[in-house]
Amino acid sequence: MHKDGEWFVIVNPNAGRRKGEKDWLEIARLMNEAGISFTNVFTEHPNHAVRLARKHIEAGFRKIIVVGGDGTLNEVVNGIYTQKRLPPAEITLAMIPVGTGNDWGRSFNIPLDYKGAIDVIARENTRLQDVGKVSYHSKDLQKQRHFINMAGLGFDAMVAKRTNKVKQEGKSGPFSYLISLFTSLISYKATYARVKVDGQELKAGVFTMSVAICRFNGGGMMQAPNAIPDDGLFDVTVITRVSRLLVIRSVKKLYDGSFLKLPQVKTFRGAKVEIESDQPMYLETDGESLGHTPMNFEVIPLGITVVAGN
Ligand SMILES: Nc1ncnc2c1ncn2[C@@H]1O[C@H](COP(=O)(O)OP(=O)(O)OP(=O)(O)O)[C@@H](O)[C@H]1O
Repeated sequence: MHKDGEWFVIVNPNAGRRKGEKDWLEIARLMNEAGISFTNVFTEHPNHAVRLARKHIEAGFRKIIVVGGDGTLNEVVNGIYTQKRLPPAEITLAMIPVGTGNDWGRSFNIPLDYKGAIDVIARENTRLQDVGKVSYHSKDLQKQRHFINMAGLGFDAMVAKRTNKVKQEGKSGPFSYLISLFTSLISYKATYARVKVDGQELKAGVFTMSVAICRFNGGGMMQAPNAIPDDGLFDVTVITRVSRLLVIRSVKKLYDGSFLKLPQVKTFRGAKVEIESDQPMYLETDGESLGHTPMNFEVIPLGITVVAGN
């Protein structure tokens, strides 16, 4: 069965403090008005979007819209990368953001209002972007995950874990990430790590680090201000051992990217990243918490086709 012109829409009812569910009828109405032909399915549990994307691509769809946040987008990318019917870059991925963070969309000018996001989809202006692939450990097993925006380790992963817990309990708000950041600071300790990026090596106490395809995470923080989504390379930002006071004083600099000028911050660019650490360093990809070090990252250049704004 070929469904070349038709979009398959994956709706996460839980995204954006249940905005996915509350706003779906309005979104569907606007899509009909814009002349977009689609079939939709709601996710029923975490990771369901991986299977939904895989199954529907194997059934003939080649265009997917995510109505959700970055976590749902990540699941769909993993569905695209585990289906067997088409090369992943032949599938078109679009987003109507209802999430709380919406960090991927910031790099591609995806409007936050539904009509604006749907107009972007109707124009179907596509771009290829790189995809990240990480191998990590979880309960003595080696696992793999793809990502589209950014991976974070150490402090960043701890903050993501706390934020996700608050979201699951239905208590999240616009400042959830910032609140988790300050509460995590009380208990978090840096870990000695060996980081290799292509031929370059850093051995240091690492407070937090990110391996980035796009620029933003944490709801608008520019953790990789110079990342270019289609250059075939990761931008790696490492913040070495820092005092709690410096972290508090530098939060504003994370939003405008100027934290890169601090002497404790090291940056690298490369296609392969290897990380080992004395204590396990935890991982998040696109905001979803996963396992821990040792870890290897590799770029899949221009591995996915996305619909971008102007
Ligand atoms: N039916 C469901 N019920 C509960 N959780 C779900 C359901 N479907 C998906 N999820 C989970 O919801 C979580 C949050 O999704 P998502 O990240 O898309 O939204 P968000 O957290 O509001 O947005 P953002 O990541 O942009 O801040 C994901 O971990 C996903 O696995």
